[in-house]
Amino acid sequence: MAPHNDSSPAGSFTNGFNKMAFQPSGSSTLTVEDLTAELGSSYDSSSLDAPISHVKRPLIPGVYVPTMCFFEKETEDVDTVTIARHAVRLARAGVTGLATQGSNGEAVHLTHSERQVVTATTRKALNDAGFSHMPIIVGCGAQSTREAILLCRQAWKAGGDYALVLPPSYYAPLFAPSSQTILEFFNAVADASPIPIIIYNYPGAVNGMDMSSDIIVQLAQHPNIVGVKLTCGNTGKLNRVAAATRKLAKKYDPKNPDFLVLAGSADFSIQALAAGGHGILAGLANIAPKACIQTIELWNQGKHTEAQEMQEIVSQGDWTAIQGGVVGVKAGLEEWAGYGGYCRSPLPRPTAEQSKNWKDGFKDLMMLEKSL
Ligand SMILES: N[C@@H](CC=O)C(=O)O
Repeated sequence: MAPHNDSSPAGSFTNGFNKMAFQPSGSSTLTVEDLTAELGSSYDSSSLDAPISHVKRPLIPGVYVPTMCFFEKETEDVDTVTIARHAVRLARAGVTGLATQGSNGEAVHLTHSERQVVTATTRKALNDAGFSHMPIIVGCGAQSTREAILLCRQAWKAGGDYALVLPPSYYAPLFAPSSQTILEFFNAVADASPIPIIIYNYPGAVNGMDMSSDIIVQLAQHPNIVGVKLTCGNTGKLNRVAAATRKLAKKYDPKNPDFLVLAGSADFSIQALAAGGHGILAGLANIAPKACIQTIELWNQGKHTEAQEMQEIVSQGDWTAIQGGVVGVKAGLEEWAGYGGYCRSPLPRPTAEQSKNWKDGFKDLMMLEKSL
């Protein structure tokens, strides 16, 4: 792979309060050896021969999909062909952006090099299919400040536009979710990251740590922190963050807000919009992107009754996704779309009965999806 053709990421983003002026520290060059080091012969680097170009891809309101990661059924090697096809399928369905290595992307099962392969594969697939404008958010949460910064840099090198960062959680009993430690963690990562940060508040994934609206609003004032994904489902918090960050903006533009507030699950899409949010970053859109988009569009067009009816189907489908987690969503994708495969070990392969139950759980949603 040739080095990417933008040697300095500074100022490569457009969102935020004075965010254009922000100068992150550090960058270096990605080589094909970086990508293949941990993959050996299982990774065909020739598919990523094109240089990765860094252009401005604004973070605008809409539907963002934390994409699943796919693996070969026999070997559990990263399946780049399916990763690329899935990305293009979602783009063609009309989503606003993708997120690699979110919770649905099994980031915790991937080596650093594999993460870069997944992001670079997604970037290349989007570019090749005519979606070079579409931003890619990359999950970069880690237990140490140092590793989170490294992941942000690697994400940028692999073609990522934004970094989705969970708070560190292993030592959570030693500090509160709104403590100085968490504040310093996010500020340090944001100071050093070549790409802007989106805060990921998902208490279920981080030892129960639930960041308050106060700390999120405080962090939102960092020039390199440009959004939040609230999987906590707390629409009151979402409302407070949306209102405060709107007021902080020098000139609020609803089509290109300085700070993007996203529901972290599709089951509260219109609730989030009613509370001043800008869209969703939600795993259910892997399986039903059009239904997720249409629900939001109906609401934005003022068709609130129709939006509410569609939301009910989406919320019911999301209940299956929430209960089955990444195993259930993958099984649903396999049953309804004919691809998906299995998660990496030690996550279990579903039994025939589980697959049938999850297929049934997604039925109304998939009927809706296929009608759109
Ligand atoms: N329910 C969430 C899980 C992670 O945030 C989602 O839909 O993405």
